[in-house]
Amino acid sequence: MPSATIDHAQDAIVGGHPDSRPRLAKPLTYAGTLDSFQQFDVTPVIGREFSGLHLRDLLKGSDEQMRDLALTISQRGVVFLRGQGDATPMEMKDFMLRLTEASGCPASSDLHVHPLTEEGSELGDQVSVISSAKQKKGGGLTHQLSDVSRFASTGWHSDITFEKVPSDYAMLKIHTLPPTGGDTLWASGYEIYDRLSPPMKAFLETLTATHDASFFHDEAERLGNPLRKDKRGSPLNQGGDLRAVHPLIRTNPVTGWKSVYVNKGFTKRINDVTKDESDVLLAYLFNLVTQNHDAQVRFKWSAGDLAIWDNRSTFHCATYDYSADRAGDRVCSLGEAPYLDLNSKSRREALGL
Ligand SMILES: O=C(O)CCC(=O)C(=O)O
Ligand SMILES: [Fe+2]
Repeated sequence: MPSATIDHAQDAIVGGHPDSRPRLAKPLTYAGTLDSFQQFDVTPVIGREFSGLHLRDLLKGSDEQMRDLALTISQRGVVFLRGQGDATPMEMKDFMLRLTEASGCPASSDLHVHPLTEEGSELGDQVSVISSAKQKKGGGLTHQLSDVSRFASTGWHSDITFEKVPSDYAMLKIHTLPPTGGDTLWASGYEIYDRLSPPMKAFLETLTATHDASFFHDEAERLGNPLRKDKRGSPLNQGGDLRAVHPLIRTNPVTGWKSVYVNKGFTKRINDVTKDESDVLLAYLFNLVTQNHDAQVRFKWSAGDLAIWDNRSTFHCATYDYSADRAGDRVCSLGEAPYLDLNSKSRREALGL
């Protein structure tokens, strides 16, 4: 597949696609509409938990409030809303459309339809059911049926980065839980970028990587449902080629901050370097995510809790340490085709840390 070396001399914006540009002229600024809600930062680097903030009220609220929430999610990486047991999958979809719209997604971006979603599925094409019953059938990112690593950290990923237009935000609500276990972890891509030395940052900014989910073809065959080749939320996400080339460092248009954009789940190759160089660099970058628990947050769910995260600047990993049922619903919106603005800043730089 074609790989595009980034030419620094050409332009400050590299990557992206003319049909999938963010509609924000500059990063969002916070208007203060969430200040009255109880909230705390779960770690210094990532995560904010709110209480008393309800999806249904947010849906009735102003666009300004929706923008403030989008900015908070994008800055903190992931936001947790406890006690959303009454939120329906339809409300989750409506909410995600409002959120992605408020944060300036391209007009061509809609909610994602996962390539493995069965046509005519109960909750509609745009809701993915996350369940331990499904997981027991094997497959997925942890490839339980094949002879691969059994490290719990094998599952670290960002959602659907194999799409030409991947996700900006995702929402997961867990409604069924084992008595203990089943926590989810998130890690900050901004912080991983900030852990690199200046020469390494500069080098990685010249590179692109190939993200590949071709293994979903085998999966579709094994599960007996045809792979979804129709439009998966963007005219650029169609057909059976589940591969995409993205800049290795991307700018989040909502915050204006740079993030490392390779993940253990889908990124197979750094382009234009040798395979050995690619393997070493990818292993190093994945290790930065899995070995630095001070760049991570671990969330212990109660039934009805909901998480919303920014897939452009975070990674996440489920924990399979339970045997009782665990299930929930996930909705994923599409943002812009990833790009790097060479003039954008790192999170620590922007916050003066
Ligand atoms: O089940 C979980 O904890 C996370 C599942 C996941 O990767 C997702 O919802 O995108
Ligand atoms: Fe995921």
